[in-house]
Amino acid sequence: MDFIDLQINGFWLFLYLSQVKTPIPVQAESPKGKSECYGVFCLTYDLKAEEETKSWKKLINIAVSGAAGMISNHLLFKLASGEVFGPDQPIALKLLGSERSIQALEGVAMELEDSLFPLLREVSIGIDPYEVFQDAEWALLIGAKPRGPGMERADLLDINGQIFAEQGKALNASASRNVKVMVVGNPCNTNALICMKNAPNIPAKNFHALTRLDENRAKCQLALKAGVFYDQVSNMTIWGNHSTTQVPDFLNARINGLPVKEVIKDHNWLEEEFTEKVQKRGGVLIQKWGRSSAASTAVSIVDAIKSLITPTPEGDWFSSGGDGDYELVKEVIFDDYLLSRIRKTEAELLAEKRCVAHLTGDVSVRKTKSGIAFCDLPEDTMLPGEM
Ligand SMILES: NC(=O)c1ccc[n+]([C@@H]2O[C@H](COP(=O)([O-])OP(=O)(O)OC[C@H]3O[C@@H](n4cnc5c(N)ncnc54)[C@H](O)[C@@H]3O)[C@@H](O)[C@H]2O)c1
Ligand SMILES: O=C(O)C[C@H](O)C(=O)O
Repeated sequence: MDFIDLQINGFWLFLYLSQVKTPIPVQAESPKGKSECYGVFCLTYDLKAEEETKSWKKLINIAVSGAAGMISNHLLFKLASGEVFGPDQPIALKLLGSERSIQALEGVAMELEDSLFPLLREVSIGIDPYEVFQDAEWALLIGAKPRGPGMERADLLDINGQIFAEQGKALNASASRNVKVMVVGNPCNTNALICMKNAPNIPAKNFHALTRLDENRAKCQLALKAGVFYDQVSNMTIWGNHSTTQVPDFLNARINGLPVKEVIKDHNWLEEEFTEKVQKRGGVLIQKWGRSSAASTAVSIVDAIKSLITPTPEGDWFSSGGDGDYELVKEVIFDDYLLSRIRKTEAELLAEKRCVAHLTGDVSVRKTKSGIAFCDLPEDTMLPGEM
């Protein structure tokens, strides 16, 4: 499905929704056996009883953690509208919050109720990942603790690492065997690794760290510099960590089908200004907004999911932090600049990996007396939001 198809689908979606009648509840269940279902979503419906829903696909379960947070506040409504999985795909949302956010989670469920989305068939809320991830076919792991004042990055890695170790175990125990996992909560690459290592029964290729926001940011900056619309920028890769060492690859990217360096002759701008702009975009945005990017992150999660479920346009590719075997692109080129930057971000990722060895079961790494892995992070390592 390409961009134009999506537009057409968007149009059909609008028409389609306008034709769907209120479905008939066949059984107004008490919430027994579904103790976490919410409000109107505790009613069950027979989709096949409605003429309009006969062509719908089988319901899919989508788990979202951090569901009461800023990113989810945009994402959930996109998922429920049909924008992500299509106008014939009914969905069940399984929302995971923290103990502190349970009230807010109810508020989110109320807003979903009031939005009257025809495709949204079930909403359940909870704080136990083992329950919430039951039969999940997608797990969008957004919830994480932000780095507080005076908190060392090693502490952040450990605190969030524990969340993702637990959620990995819960996915392993409860989710569909083919669940696709998208880790967004920072530091997302290392959290994805921890989650994957704690879920040995789920294929490693199903785990992704969200680098799509960086890819979108890089495309935007290249389009701006070249004076073209951003749909003309393709083959954009983000190498390495979602941090200020990330490498937006302008060597392999293309503008109007041509290598970027043939279109943008100012190579110094590419190596210095462009690269830094993308690396630090998240931090600059936080300074302006007073909070980290939420709407554009939600959009990039949608883009990342769509890229995984629809064929990539001929000749193009997309980038996702993961151990993917979807079909790795082979015709990538490297030069000294690109390799030296990739080595730096790789060193940072390997250092993060050593820091969380106690959470991934890696026994080869030195541990402190308290059992925490010895942490030797490079001094300048920072999330995009920490500059
Ligand atoms: N990878 C990326 O490109 C990218 C981009 C932007 C933000 N982020 C990261 O995404 C995360 C969420 O951002 P946000 O703006 O939505 O934050 P937020 O603070 O608005 O929301 C986070 C929510 O997660 C909840 N939470 C905390 N621990 C949890 C747990 N163990 N289980 C379930 N829920 C839990 C919190 O209660 C809160 O409601 C942050 O770590 C942020 O740094 C990543
Ligand atoms: O939350 C952050 O630290 C920033 C975020 O990862 C971003 O890139 O916008």
